[in-house]
Amino acid sequence: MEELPESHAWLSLDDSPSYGSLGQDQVPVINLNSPNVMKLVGYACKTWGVFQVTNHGVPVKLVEEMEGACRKLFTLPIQQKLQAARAPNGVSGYGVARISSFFPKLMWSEGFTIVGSPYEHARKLWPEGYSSFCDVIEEYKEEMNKLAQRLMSLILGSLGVTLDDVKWATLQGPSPALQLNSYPTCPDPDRAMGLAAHTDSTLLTILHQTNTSGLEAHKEGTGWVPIPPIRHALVVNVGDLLHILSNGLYTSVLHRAMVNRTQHRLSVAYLYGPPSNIQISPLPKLTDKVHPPLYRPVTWSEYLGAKAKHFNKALSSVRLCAPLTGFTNDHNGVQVG
Ligand SMILES: O=C(O)CCC(=O)C(=O)O
Ligand SMILES: [Fe+2]
Repeated sequence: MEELPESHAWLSLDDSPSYGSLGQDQVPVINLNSPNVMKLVGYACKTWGVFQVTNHGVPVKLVEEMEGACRKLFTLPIQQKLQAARAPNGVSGYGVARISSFFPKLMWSEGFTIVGSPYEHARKLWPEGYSSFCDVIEEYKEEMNKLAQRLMSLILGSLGVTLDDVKWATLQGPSPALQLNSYPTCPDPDRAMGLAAHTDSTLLTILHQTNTSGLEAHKEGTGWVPIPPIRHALVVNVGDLLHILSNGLYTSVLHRAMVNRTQHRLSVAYLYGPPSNIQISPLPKLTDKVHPPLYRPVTWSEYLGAKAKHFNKALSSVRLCAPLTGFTNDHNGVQVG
């Protein structure tokens, strides 16, 4: 394709993307073997809502296999990928970004969502050879779950809370989701959008990106800041449920993915949330008379329903009251798209 179709043109030619940071304000990179790792994680969650982790313990080979599986899927012919299309009211399968319905323009990307077993959809993509794909997915989810639990215990620790205070944090969650994203090369990347600005409806998201830039985080007072790929590092996003759990102390980060002219970019997001019967509400240890709970209790699926209806205003839809002190960022003022 030589020209960007109007259906995918988000910006006019003279709108230039705004980068707040000229290199000084960088998303933190945290070595998980650092002696003061808990403090570093807490600071990153509070000021950015996103950070990269190194020495995370997930085998490099497995991440490479996951990337290979993802590439194998997205380079299939479109007719074959459509065999595994997401059902109209379904969650799993191949299709456009699920947030597409909130925007007048189409995004320059395709996705594959896996909730529970990937078997049904993988079988449609590769009637004979689905098992190697399924095996990598299962192994990757297991490793991600271990890392997510480790990160949760660091994050809770940084809030002065122990795993004993939050019993569900060590339970096996419901089947967490994997979101595979593909951003093909684009003839006019300055006017296109790979994945529009959003926050994740998770506790945490752990993201692997291929060696191509595109991911950006929004920071209050700074603007959009690129998150450059770092070899063997993973990106960790604070999601909306962690924002609620921390009574607004930790920010769910607004992020987006941009595209480019020459390199096909891929990403794999592990979406981690609480067990399905658990109601998430501000941790009692973090609330008092001066800091009343800012949000009402919600389960993960209830919150996903609010997100599907209100998108970037979902947090305000479960908000109880305005903070008496301080500032809580729930992105109501940020223009998306
Ligand atoms: O592709 C990326 O870097 C971002 C993906 C993302 O934000 C998501 O899947 O929720
Ligand atoms: Fe995301």
